[in-house]
Order: sequence, then structure tokens, then C-alpha cells
Amino acid sequence: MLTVRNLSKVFPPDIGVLSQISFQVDPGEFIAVIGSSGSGKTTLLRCISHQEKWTTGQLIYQSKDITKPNLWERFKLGRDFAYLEEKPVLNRNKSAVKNVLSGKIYKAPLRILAGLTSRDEHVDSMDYLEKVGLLDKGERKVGELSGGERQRVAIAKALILGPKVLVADEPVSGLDPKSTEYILQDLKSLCKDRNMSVIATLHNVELAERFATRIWGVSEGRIVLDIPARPLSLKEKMLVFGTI
Ligand SMILES: Nc1ncnc2c1ncn2[C@@H]1O[C@H](COP(=O)(O)OP(=O)(O)OP(=O)(O)O)[C@@H](O)[C@H]1O
Repeated sequence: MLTVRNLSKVFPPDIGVLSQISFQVDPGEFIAVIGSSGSGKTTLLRCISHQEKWTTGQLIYQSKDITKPNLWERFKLGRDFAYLEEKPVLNRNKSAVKNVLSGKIYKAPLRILAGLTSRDEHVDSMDYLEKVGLLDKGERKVGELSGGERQRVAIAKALILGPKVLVADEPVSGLDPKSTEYILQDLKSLCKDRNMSVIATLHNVELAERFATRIWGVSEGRIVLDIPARPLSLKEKMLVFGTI
């Protein structure tokens, strides 16, 4: 579904962060990206989700080369790829349901911006909150929710457009074990039930081994390990982290 060839990223003036990265992602995969701090994981995710311009590389999506997307392709990429940043921006003074609905900006931009939302859309938004186990908190202001609950609101917001690929940077950072399990289980089910692909950085290797279907190990701006998820050997951990 998604093929990337020789992706490199150099920040000005001459900071090479990613080098010659190539991979293919199939529908329904849950890819956990692991690696030391500063190895390039966030930059890789930002490039995959088009938050960051590529220095070089070729992008093939649904059998079409869209390395240089035209306006329509850009729109499609914005709709099909959802990016969940480490600290998602939510409006703390608005309800969870309104925050989720604001994710629909690509579908009905003028109406959402004007705050005109139909009853159907409200129900739709509640459906997504239900998917992440927050149906009972839909009308609560986001500022009154816990960190884990806010993260789940952000996931529901990312899902409302029906993305084909969800790119998530540290979706469980700073969360307690129960919320962590809940969110990762959620993402795993979305891959399985909706054939969505998830690419997520995880600091905890054990979580990557347990929840993902595939693991990428990033070191010094390269994918040095690409395997079906399973417990990593000491040698593999050394390859990714240098020392452990
Ligand atoms: N906009 C930028 N300009 C210059 N250098 C950058 C920029 N963004 C990232 N870098 C550099 O790229 C390298 C990789 O950063 P990145 O955030 O991708 O690493 P990471 O693996 O996600 O780290 P962490 O696990 O600590 O979040 C770092 O050395 C960082 O300083």
C-alpha cells in the first residue's frame, strides 16, 4: 500500500538526520518504531506523515508515485494519513465530542470552522469516542480529563476521517500502565478490524514486542532492524541501542 524508497532528511544548514530509508507498509500492520533518543524516530514519522519535507526519496502510495503530489493528491494524503503528535493539541475548554469533531476539518472545512455541526456528525463523533472507551466522557471538557483520557480523545479525533495510516509519535508516553495497555490494545484492534496501518514510536521495547506486528529499529537515521514482532535477542537490542 505504501512504499518509500531512499528517504533522506537533511535539516539546514547540513544536519543529516535520515539516510537512505526504504520500506513497504501493508494494510493492517502495527509497526512499532524503537531506537535511542536522537536516532531519528520522530523525524521519520514526521516525514512519513508529510509533516516534514523530504530531502530525497520516492513515495508510492496505492500504486501511484506521489513523491511530488498535486493539489488533489495532497488533499488525499491529508485525509488518508493521520498524524498523532506526542503532545496532541486539543482545546481544553471544549468538550471531548467537539474536539473529536474538529478532526473533520478536511471533510467539511467551512462548516467546522464556523462551528456549524449537524446532529449526525455529533453522533459520529460519539461513535469514535465509544471506540476508545470514552462514551461516558463525551460531554466533559477536555481540560477536566486525565492524561490517558486526553490521549484517547486525540486518537478518536485522528480516526474520525477514517485514515488508512495512523502515524503516532509516542502515543503512550507519560501514561499509567492501565491507560497504556488500553491505548495499545485499541490501536491493535483498529489494525485488525479496520485494516488500518499504524506506525508508532514506543520507548518501551517490551510493549513493542507485545502489541505490534512488526518492529523497526532505528539507529543513527537508518532502519537497522525490520522484523515481525517477537521478543528481541540481546544481539538485536545491541544493534538498535548500541548498549543496553
Ligand atoms: N528541525 C530540526 N532542525 C535541526 N535538527 C533537527 C530538527 N529536528 C530534529 N533534529 C535533529 O535530528 C535528530 C533526531 O531527532 P528526532 O527527534 O527525530 O529523534 P528521536 O529518535 O525521535 O528522539 P527522542 O526519542 O528523544 O524523541 C536529533 O539530533 C535532533 O537534534
